Amino acid sequence: MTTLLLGANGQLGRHLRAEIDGLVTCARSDADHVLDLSQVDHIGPLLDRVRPDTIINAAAWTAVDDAEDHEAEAFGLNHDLPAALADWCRRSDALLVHYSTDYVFSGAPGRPWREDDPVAPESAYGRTKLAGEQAIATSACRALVLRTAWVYSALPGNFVSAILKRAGEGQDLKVVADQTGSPTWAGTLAQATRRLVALGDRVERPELLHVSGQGAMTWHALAVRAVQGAAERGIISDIVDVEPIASDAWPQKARRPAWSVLDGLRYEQFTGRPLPDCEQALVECLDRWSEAPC
Ligand SMILES: NC(=O)C1=CN([C@@H]2O[C@H](COP(=O)(O)OP(=O)(O)OC[C@H]3O[C@@H](n4cnc5c(N)ncnc54)[C@H](OP(=O)(O)O)[C@@H]3O)[C@@H](O)[C@H]2O)C=CC1
Ligand SMILES: Cc1cn([C@H]2C[C@H](O)[C@@H](COP(=O)(O)OP(=O)(O)O[C@H]3O[C@@H](C)C(=O)[C@@H](O)[C@H]3O)O2)c(=O)[nH]c1=O
Repeated sequence: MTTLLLGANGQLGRHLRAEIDGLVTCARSDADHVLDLSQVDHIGPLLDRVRPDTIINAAAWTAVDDAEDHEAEAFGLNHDLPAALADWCRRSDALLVHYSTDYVFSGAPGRPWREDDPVAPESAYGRTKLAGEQAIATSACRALVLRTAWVYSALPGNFVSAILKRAGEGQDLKVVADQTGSPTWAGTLAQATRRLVALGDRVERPELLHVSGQGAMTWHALAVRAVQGAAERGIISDIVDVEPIASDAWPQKARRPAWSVLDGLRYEQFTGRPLPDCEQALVECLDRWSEAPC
């Protein structure tokens, strides 16, 4: 059985490599297959050579603000790439595992979003990721589309590691307290992916599943807990102030959802196991902060 991982050097890609043995990797550099995935025409020939039974696509355009000015390039990675993968998987009876985002939702605080709740992305990033989900759904290939949210890890380039870097330099922080979501440790998502791939034979058509930390937090609450937990473990030397602010006080190009909490019940029914609570997962991430995923 051959499992091909695209985006092998990203945050999730690195956690997947630590979690799942024997992956064949594809990335822009340092991989078994080196490819710029914005060149969609090159993907079919690669897949025809590798002939994977399963493709895990962790490659994407993830720069939320930059996507506002580069929607066409973001669309290439977030729609054209999964569309091409889905087309190949349908013709080859292979399984596609793909990731989408809570940023497909918008709306007022309420209950956690279920997979079939109405979507209404507020950002270019959210629109391009939704287009990718829809391309997979219409291809009718065997696919698991995993909507996740607020993914963090000890690796650089995510909210928690950015907050702890600045806290470690002794900077006080201001963080928005009017956006609530489902923080997800990349280790949790990699583990859930391994479990789902093991159940891949059951997947006959595109299935949409929410896979995130369970429970809800604001970005501000996540920052406060991360700073406290990091100080307790000596990851940073001292606690810094984390001031709650409104979204308007943190100007950004893209609008983020005020409420994007994801309901993990369908994942639990599919696998027979609940997803971890988001507070517990943050504790596990901080406990293992110095362990590189791979
Ligand atoms: N991070 C988050 O909070 C969330 C992420 N998701 C989704 O999860 C998935 C994984 O995200 P995450 O690992 O955090 O994101 P990263 O930005 O860490 O990883 C994205 C990967 O895509 C690769 N990539 C981008 N452009 C190209 C290209 N032209 N050719 C080849 N590779 C390319 C990057 O390569 P390189 O390493 O060379 O830059 C990188 O490895 C994505 O689908 C994302 O939309 C969903 C919700 C939340
Ligand atoms: C770093 C920082 C951010 N913020 C705010 C800005 C924003 O509203 C919120 C999140 O910050 P970021 O811009 O780092 O995160 P953002 O890039 O919006 O993260 C998103 O990434 C994509 C890929 C996803 O799919 C989403 O699920 C989500 O994780 O926190 C502060 O208020 N203070 C800060 O110091």
